Amino acid sequence: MREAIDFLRYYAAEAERIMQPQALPARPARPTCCGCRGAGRGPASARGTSRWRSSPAVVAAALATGNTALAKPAEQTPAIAAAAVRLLHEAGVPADALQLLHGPGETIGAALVAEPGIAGVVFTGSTPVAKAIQRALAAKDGPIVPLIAETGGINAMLVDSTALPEQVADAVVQSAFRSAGQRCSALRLLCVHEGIADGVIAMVQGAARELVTGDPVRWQTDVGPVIDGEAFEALQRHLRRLHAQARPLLPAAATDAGTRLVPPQAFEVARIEDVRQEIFGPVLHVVRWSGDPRAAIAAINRLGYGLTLGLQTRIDSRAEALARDARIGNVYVNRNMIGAVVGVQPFGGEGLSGTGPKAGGPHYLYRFCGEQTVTVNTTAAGGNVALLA
Ligand SMILES: NC(=O)c1ccc[n+]([C@@H]2O[C@H](COP(=O)([O-])OP(=O)(O)OC[C@H]3O[C@@H](n4cnc5c(N)ncnc54)[C@H](O)[C@@H]3O)[C@@H](O)[C@H]2O)c1
Ligand SMILES: N[C@@H](CCC=O)C(=O)O
Repeated sequence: MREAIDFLRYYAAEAERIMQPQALPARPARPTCCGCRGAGRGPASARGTSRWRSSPAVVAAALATGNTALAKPAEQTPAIAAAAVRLLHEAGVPADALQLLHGPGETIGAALVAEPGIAGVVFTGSTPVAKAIQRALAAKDGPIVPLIAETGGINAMLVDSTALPEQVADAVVQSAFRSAGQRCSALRLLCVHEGIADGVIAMVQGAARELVTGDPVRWQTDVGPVIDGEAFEALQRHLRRLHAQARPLLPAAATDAGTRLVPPQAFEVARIEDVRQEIFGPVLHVVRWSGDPRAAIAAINRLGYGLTLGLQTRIDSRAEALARDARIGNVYVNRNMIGAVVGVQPFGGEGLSGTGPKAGGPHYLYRFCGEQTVTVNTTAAGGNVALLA
């Protein structure tokens, strides 16, 4: 809720800032003028999971820049989306400037994307669906429609031998298991230097065992259920595969589909390359590394995703060099790697993780705008140009 309010306030202020016409230096005398205006009808917000990200954020960005918006929330969270849109209408957003459409992505979402009048699409969800939308837009006749895709990641944390193990364990448990791992930013791959690996793994195991998995209405609960039966079944399939291929580091999860509870799980794998896809739940892969940390970052880059990265080191120059090498949108040093704050940690990835621009950052709203440059030939009127200066 706080994040949703932050987004509304931030984009309202940003729209005021960026949508002012700017005079640019020009010859002979009268400046060229450049300004932004809303791109038009849409964007359609084919929202993905509302498990964490606040749906009103995208809608606010579209409306603040003078667009109308059609919002399609995730199938799993229709009520919160309806409540958010109701609040926006009550606050004065005209009904015909913002409409909510519920329904499956394959029908309603796909139809929205294919709609001829849509000026832009903002999508939050998985990489494969983002690719499908990109292909659908490319196949459409008419104007070239921009896409903002905010997708997932195989988010890694690189821990060197100077790191503080207690701090690492705390950051790992928060980043991998809070929100039951259902954040795009969540830690999926812990890369720990072999010199301290045994100690760090033991500490993470101890801390993870203390987490209480259960009903979120109970204050003791640390890890709630996953969002639906489909997500639960997909996680069970991943866990069966990991039990066959990797070394389990935590007690096996119960498989009661009724509760949809998946306690924290961790598996040791041999190589960074062994982790091939995002698992959207409380499942951590652990790998030991040695040698040049820049080689480890290069291997992480080769996974193709680029959303979040954690670095744990007490060598500042190393943290700076590794952050520079990483082709990753959000880098966190010696802390957890979730919970980006609007206006403070603009959020979003590159590569398979998204198209940019970064949500909650100073460049986001430009993507919702058409920019127009007006150049006037002042000599056409005749007279002395110098007098117009
Ligand atoms: N980068 C971010 O900011 C961010 C934030 C939250 C979640 N995510 C990512 O979202 C994913 C989990 O969410 P999910 O399971 O809801 O993702 P998903 O891709 O399965 O679904 C996302 C949305 O796409 C719609 N959809 C499905 N097919 C469509 C089509 N052909 N055309 C148009 N819309 C279609 C669905 O109805 C849903 O609303 C994870 O990969 C996670 O990392 C990213
Ligand atoms: N911006 C959020 C994640 C959004 C995706 O689920 C974070 O930084 O944790």
